[in-house]
Amino acid sequence: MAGEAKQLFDASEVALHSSRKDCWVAISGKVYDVTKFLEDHPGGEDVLLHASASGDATEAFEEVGHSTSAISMMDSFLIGSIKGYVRPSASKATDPWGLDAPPNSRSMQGNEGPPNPNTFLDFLLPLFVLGLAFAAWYYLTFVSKNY
Ligand code: HEM
Repeated sequence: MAGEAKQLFDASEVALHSSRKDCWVAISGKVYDVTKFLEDHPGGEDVLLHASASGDATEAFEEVGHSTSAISMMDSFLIGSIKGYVRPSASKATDPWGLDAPPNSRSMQGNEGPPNPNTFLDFLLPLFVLGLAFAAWYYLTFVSKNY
């Protein structure tokens, strides 16, 4: 790929390059050939291989909260773009959990099932524990003292 002009790829094409010898990742509609970066990636090569196989690494990449220096490195791996990519941010504002997303949306492309089923639980569990702690505090402070 090196030296070639930037190309347009089908979304499904990226997941076909998810081995240690040939690894592409798709982030925000851009395609990066990270084969040579696998060993040097501070997050490890397995996460990149996983992100590559999932077809769209945008969410995984953003969840990590990469530094600006990481983001500026990306240009050197850029090989092209995804055909007809539409950034799904507009629908995210009204539908944060992506429940209304059509099956061909970004999160499902080349993917079996939703990308991270744990995200919602990860958010709900601490809230639940906090609520429980508050209820216990309320009971001990106000209710049990009345007897
Ligand atoms: C071209 C794409 C990528 C580049 C250039 C890149 C670069 C980097 C760099 C420089 C770091 C060090 C920390 C920082 O500066 O933010 C890092 C950490 C990390 N990256 Fe990436 N990364 C890429 C894609 C991905 C993808 C697709 C994932 C998928 C999950 C990922 C997961 C991680 C993780 C888990 C860490 C470790 C964070 C930590 O230990 O704090 N990266 N990456």
